[in-house]
Amino acid sequence: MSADPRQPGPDTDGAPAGGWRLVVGCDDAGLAYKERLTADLRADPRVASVQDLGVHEGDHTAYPHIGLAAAQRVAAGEADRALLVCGTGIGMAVSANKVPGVRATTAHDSFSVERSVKSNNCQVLTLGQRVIGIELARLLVREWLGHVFDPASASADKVAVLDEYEGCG
Ligand SMILES: O=C[C@H](O)[C@H](O)COP(=O)(O)O
Repeated sequence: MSADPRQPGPDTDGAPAGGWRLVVGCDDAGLAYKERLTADLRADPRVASVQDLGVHEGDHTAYPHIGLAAAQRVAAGEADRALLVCGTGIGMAVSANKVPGVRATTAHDSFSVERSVKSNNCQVLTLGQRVIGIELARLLVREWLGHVFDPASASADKVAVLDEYEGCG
């Protein structure tokens, strides 16, 4: 194992050389999970930084404000990926997908999380606090960071259609 835990190695599959730069966010329906998952991410050696856009206790900002703000940071290249939590995950995904160049999805099983990256090059994962248990959410987020999109794969041309449509290609 390298002395620098952020260097690629057996436990850091897929992480960028400097570690993942992440944004997290939630609405009040996703607050408890966002807090737990953010703590996990901050303890993960594959993660370089976690920017928490809220909400925090007592803040009732609606999900579109947080979802859009997080996706804008990804689109601007300020973050590699975003993790967003609301009641179902759906509102956050719908919101983040409004930002050109961003591909967001709710995924509540391992296979879908993997394919959201490897097939669809999604930069944004959304979870529903009212849908899955916290331990499954934690597992999915751990796995999510291990998956990377292969631009030489057969999936790349399919994703490129979306970039061309949006003028981001
Ligand atoms: O997708 C929306 C989220 O689940 C949100 O947390 C709850 O939205 P609602 O209060 O409009 O049902």
